Amino acid sequence: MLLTLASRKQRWTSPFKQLLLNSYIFNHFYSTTSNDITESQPSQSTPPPIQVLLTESTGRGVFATRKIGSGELIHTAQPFVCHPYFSSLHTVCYFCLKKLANGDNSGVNFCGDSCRKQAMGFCEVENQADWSAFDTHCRTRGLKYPLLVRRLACMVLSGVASSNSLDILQPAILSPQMIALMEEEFGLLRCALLDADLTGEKMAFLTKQWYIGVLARIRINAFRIELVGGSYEDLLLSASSSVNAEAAVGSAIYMLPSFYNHDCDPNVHILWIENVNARVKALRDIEEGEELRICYIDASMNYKARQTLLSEGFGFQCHCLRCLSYD
Ligand SMILES: C[S@@+](CC[C@H](N)C(=O)[O-])C[C@H]1O[C@@H](n2cnc3c(N)ncnc32)[C@H](O)[C@@H]1O
Repeated sequence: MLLTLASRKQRWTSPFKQLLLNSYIFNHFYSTTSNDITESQPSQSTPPPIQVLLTESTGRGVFATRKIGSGELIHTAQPFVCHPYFSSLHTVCYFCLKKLANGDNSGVNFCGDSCRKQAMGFCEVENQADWSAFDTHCRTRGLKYPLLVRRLACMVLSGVASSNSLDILQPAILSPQMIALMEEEFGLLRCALLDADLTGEKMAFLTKQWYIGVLARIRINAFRIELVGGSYEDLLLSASSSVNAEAAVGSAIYMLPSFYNHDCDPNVHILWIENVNARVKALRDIEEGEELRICYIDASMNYKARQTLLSEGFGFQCHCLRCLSYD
């Protein structure tokens, strides 16, 4: 099976569907929690100054609905699904990826009761199964994204997410070799759940096609979470896209941030201060109607390295102004 974009793109073209898309995204995925962000937070009563529209050549994109000032916090976003990397499993909160002062090496940890409670649904399902074969498979191959699929599967089984939640996101085009590797992971995931007596109607969604479709979306839309720490005000003062982030602690999928297209000289940047909750900030003045773009990769790389990474990782050739001048 080869997942193609062409058929999906037809579903995105109607203006009516765009309107529905915006209201769907803003109603479901633009939010902050009460214990999340306290400083410089955009008003919760007004929607963020952006809308998702169809671009001429890069699918959907995010556009400013008014002038946005340099350094402005455009919106915040909570992940739909996230997971720590194996290397951070005992040092960050299993739910929000916040660094822990005292991690416990014998199991997963939470930064507080709120996170423990919110994780209860998927943890109850996860704890029923023996994940040693699945984990060994992923660890030895350095695979991170299957952990996100497993968490989503456990969220669906516990009733806190629907199996088609990620369908709205653009999928990667997969080669037969990639699909063959995914089939092996899928087998291990399904076996772990079946061996834990999770069977019947509620497991019906967990097909090979579901697994591959979710992973195809995760490949293009997952964010690598690097916590910068420090104060948000300090970061706002520097309108720079390069911040001193510590090593990545995990990965996450967001809805609204997934609609931002790429530019090697971006006007918008996404930051993580103390946990997986993201802040989207303007790097310079942005005019009404201008497209907001982030940089998917390390912007300090040279032209050739950027093109290779974008082509192999995201499946496109970058024609941004910086690339057009071979900078
Ligand atoms: C995270 S999605 C961005 C939103 C996407 N345009 C959509 O309609 O859902 C990433 C995908 O968008 C497209 N894209 C993003 N930036 C692009 C660019 N500068 N040039 C060409 N395609 C781009 C590529 O297909 C890429 O794999």
